[in-house]
Amino acid sequence: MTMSEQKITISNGQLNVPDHPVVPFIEGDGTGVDIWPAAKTVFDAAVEKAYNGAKKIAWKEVYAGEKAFNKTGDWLPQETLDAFNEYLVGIKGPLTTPVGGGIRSLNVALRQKLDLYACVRPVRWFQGTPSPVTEPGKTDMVIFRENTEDIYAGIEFQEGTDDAKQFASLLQSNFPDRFSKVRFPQTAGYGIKPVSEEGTGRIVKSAIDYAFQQKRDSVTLVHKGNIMKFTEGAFRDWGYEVAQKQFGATDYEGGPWQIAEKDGHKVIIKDVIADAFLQQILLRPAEYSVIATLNLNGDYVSDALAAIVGGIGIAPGANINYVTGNAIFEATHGTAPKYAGQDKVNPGSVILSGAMMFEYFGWQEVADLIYKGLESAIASKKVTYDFHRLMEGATLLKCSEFGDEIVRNM
Ligand SMILES: NC(=O)C1=CN([C@@H]2O[C@H](COP(=O)(O)OP(=O)(O)OC[C@H]3O[C@@H](n4cnc5c(N)ncnc54)[C@H](OP(=O)(O)O)[C@@H]3O)[C@@H](O)[C@H]2O)C=CC1
Ligand SMILES: O=C(O)CCC(=O)C(=O)O
Ligand SMILES: [Mg+2]
Repeated sequence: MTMSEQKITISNGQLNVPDHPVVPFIEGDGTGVDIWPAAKTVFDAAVEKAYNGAKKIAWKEVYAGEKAFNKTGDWLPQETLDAFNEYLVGIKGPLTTPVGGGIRSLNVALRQKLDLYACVRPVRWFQGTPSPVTEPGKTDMVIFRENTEDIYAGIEFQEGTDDAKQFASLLQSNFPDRFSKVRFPQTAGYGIKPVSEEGTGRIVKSAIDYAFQQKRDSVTLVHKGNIMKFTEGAFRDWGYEVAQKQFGATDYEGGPWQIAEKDGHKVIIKDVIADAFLQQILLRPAEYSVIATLNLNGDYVSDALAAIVGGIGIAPGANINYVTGNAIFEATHGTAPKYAGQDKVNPGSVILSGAMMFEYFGWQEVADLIYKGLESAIASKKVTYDFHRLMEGATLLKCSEFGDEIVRNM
């Protein structure tokens, strides 16, 4: 770290961002090699344009995934976790998770190890973006996905192993009635879904805080509580309790919906069952604004909503702990391996994740330049393959060229 490069810190809940903050980044597997350089070009150009050299990011590469494994033999080196702790805020490209066996998700591990409990994914439509629905502008939601619990905790027992047998016999001897409901106990794999009052409380609080800060009119708790009563159902009940106890909410139209008011702004807290929600986001999206939901629902809902406003090529996100200030910004999509190294995919998701990071810093000017550049590039129909295949008369750009086009339009 040179003299002028400094660490981001937090005091009394307030982030202190110096003019030359050190920001750790993970390039990412697969298309990470394409989207990260394009995004970095946009970030540096936007900061330079906004502050004329008075502010500048000191990027610090840290390793995870294949690049880390090839260098160190470790998929997620302790050094990387230490850097995110030390410098507080970072950004990452996607990391591969094999299906069925092999390593568990490094993306999930980063969120859990750093306790980045809020996965925040805004979903809005940019003018001119191709969409499968007739009025994509009606979709304007921000997902608050619980990021540390649920089936994602990774407590699983593989079919046929001694562990699975031991777990099944533990269930059988302690909870015979419930065990008798397992249809094929000898050939089943088992998974555990922890959902706590604390975990629910902090994500729902973050969502309601956000709704008040951003003058949003509702927070919807999305759950499957009719079937999973003591996990997803409890999420709904604890969510309403948070609204009542922490925000002074009262029954709305006889309950269970709640209404809270602060400084003259009203927020309705409501709930919907997850399957019904997935049809309503297509039919009545304008009725939803801030969404608070569990980990797995949030994963599904993120990609479904992203598709409505143009696809996961422009779906940004952040993983945040609002208490420690720790945050890692990342795209909603994955490594898209079939396109890796082709300079082809849309770098928009990681670029917009960066814009969210600059907003988190309080560098709104930088974020605004990025939004302007991206919107103008799309409006002039100079786009990557994902938009190009859905747009009439568009010019096809490579990943890097789309980044350059954003810079030209800032
Ligand atoms: N946070 C993370 O790091 C995440 C990691 N993953 C991991 O990524 C790997 C691949 O997962 P997969 O299920 O294929 O999902 P991906 O999100 O990687 O890709 C699915 C499809 O989405 C489209 N897509 C993805 N990225 C872009 C982009 N930048 N621009 C335009 N379109 C894009 C492509 O659609 P099309 O084929 O139509 O062109 C692609 O085939 C897995 O190992 C998974 O675990 C997944 C999600 C998040
Ligand atoms: O970690 C992974 O590989 C997938 C995670 C994911 O799909 C997500 O966070 O949206
Ligand atoms: Mg996902």
